[in-house]
Amino acid sequence: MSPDGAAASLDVAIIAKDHRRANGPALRALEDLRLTLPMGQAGAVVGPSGCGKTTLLRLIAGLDRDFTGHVALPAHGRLGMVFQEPRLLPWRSVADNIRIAAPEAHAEEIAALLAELGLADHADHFPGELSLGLARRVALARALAVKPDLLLLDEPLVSLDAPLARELRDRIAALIDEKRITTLVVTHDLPEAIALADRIFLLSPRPAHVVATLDVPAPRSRLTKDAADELETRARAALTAARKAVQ
Ligand SMILES: Nc1ncnc2c1ncn2[C@@H]1O[C@H](COP(=O)(O)OP(=O)(O)OP(=O)(O)O)[C@@H](O)[C@H]1O
Repeated sequence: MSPDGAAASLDVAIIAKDHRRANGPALRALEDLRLTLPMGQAGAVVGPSGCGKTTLLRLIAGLDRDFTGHVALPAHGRLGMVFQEPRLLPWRSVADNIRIAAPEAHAEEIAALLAELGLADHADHFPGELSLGLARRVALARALAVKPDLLLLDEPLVSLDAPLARELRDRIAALIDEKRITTLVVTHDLPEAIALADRIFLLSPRPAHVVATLDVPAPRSRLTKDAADELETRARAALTAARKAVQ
């Protein structure tokens, strides 16, 4: 089924998603998975490895329409997506990669985005000259340049070393807060989810469904360490209970 049109929130109700395989029976990735994210909020999807997080993002993005259920995108449904691999055009400069993806964006807007993401000195560089961390930022700038109604981020900090991951996490949090873009980020890392999201969706092992939804007390940027620790403890308990339930 295809994603439906405009709504005041991201509404997802996946009845079932099976991956068909050449050899052997189909593999059920998602079952009865429901989540709602109000417009302008940031949500994080957290779940065990292989539970179906990327599958879920691909359904929401409309990249895979082979499922039963329904997805309603916020506002006009314009999407920005950042994959785990930055997927930049290697023969184009950083600035061109963004211009090609967002031909309607003004030069000043692109320059401002590059500056906000600490990329001002890299506009004329080519993807092969960038570290993974810089390439991720370019992919993020490219996704933001289209002025998305929904920003989807698949493990934006994975494979970055800790200081770089923290820096990019803080930049993403600042951009989400400033632009109030409805954002859904997939991560396996609870502290990352707590730092980025207003609402956290905890998934069961495969076939994934939402076992608990936690709201991060607002404003997220002023969350005390104690409050963050308490949320993390609750989330870990819910994830452990979900794992034990299928053992
Ligand atoms: N195209 C496909 N064909 C067959 N099986 C698939 C396909 N894509 C994913 N799967 C399987 O579906 C399950 C969910 O995969 P998915 O990548 O969505 O999980 P994930 O939670 O994002 O994993 P990770 O945490 O490792 O990134 C896995 O068992 C995976 O092997």
